[in-house]
Amino acid sequence: MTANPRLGRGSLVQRLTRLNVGVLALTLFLSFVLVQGMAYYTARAQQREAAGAAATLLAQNLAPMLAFQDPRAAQIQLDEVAGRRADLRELQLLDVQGRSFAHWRSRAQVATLARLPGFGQAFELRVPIVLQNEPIGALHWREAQAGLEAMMARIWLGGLALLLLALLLAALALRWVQRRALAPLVALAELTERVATTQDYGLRAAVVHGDEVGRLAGQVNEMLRRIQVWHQDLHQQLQQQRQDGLALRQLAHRDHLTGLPNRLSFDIELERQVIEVQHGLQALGLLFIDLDHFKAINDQLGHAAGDEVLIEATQRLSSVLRDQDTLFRLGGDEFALLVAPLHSAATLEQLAGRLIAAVSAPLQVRGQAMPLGASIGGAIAPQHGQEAAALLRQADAAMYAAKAAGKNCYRIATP
Ligand SMILES: Nc1nc2c(ncn2[C@@H]2O[C@H](COP(=O)(O)OP(=O)(O)OP(=O)(O)O)[C@@H](O)[C@H]2O)c(=O)[nH]1
Repeated sequence: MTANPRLGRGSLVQRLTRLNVGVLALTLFLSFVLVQGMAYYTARAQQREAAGAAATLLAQNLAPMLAFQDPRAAQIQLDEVAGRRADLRELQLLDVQGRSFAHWRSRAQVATLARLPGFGQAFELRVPIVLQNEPIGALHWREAQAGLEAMMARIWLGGLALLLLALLLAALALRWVQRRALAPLVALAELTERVATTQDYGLRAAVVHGDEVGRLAGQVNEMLRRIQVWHQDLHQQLQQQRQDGLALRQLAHRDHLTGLPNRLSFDIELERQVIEVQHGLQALGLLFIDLDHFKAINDQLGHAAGDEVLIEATQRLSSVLRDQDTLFRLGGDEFALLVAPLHSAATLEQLAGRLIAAVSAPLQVRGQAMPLGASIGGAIAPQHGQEAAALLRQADAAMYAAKAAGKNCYRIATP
């Protein structure tokens, strides 16, 4: 792992730096080789030219000695020239028949460099010796390029060292330049990563310059702004839908006139409570409440007055409820009460008595005294049934028994 992930091996800065340094290295190396090659061939041509001129001069000087058959003087002349040219390897003066007249050969050790491949090269010259337009012999000249090769080797080594140093400095400079140049792009990449992980669409990129990266940052900001708006809209819509769903559920489960849980809620709750009874967790009491003489109110005072009485009856019934009692309006003038847990049958009977007393208290509807009462039928689970339907039947029958007994009273089902 690298200390700074932005400059890791896969980072754009690293890759661009490597690419630039590679191109730079190739360019510098090729230029270096080209310059070195040109310098080598120029120096070699100069050496050969100088050797040619020296050989011609020596041949002119040797002509009289050859003509007068003076090998000693010729040898002295060869030795003297050889002493002046370090790279000379062999000088040989030949007479017109090709016999050796004077000869000099270098005794210098072969240099280490000359043993390397491509090094140790030598060239040969043959200069005819002419006297009064008559060939009288020839000078054979063999010269090495040791000085030139040593100089080229030094230049190569020094040059390569300088090249490496230049490349190192260039790499550092390029890295710094690219870090600066790519900083907005790196910041942009970091921003998008942060948006992806935090889902914070309120984040914005800094637009430093008006170049391509600056324009890209501007576009990213615009996209983020739109996503933020969409996100907020979506959030609001979801919230609205959740509220609508809650309201709908409320509507579906509540009686709109009295605000009590309706028949649907009653069915669900009864099923739930009955299951607890079946598991032996509790006893359940059910009271079926039907108002007495309610139709007369409707008929005499109108439907709206009937509604008011239904609300009043709800309040009266609710006033005697305890925490474990839940009142439902089943429809019309029918109510139901679930008592869970139910501790005894006596409790259910007491509750039925209190409900009747509350409902049948004197009632004034629009200034007119109206009779109101309630007939209640009770059933207990598990004694009177362990299924919802059975329990309902029992309570219903008990309620009709109360009606039959003269109304405004309660009856509890018999097992
Ligand atoms: N105002 C009003 N009346 C309703 C509503 N729903 C049903 N009713 C009426 O309530 C009356 C109920 O009828 P019953 O229970 O037979 O009348 P009752 O006079 O109470 O008869 P008993 O139960 O025998 O005493 C009917 O006239 C229905 O039209 C309602 O939401 N509002």
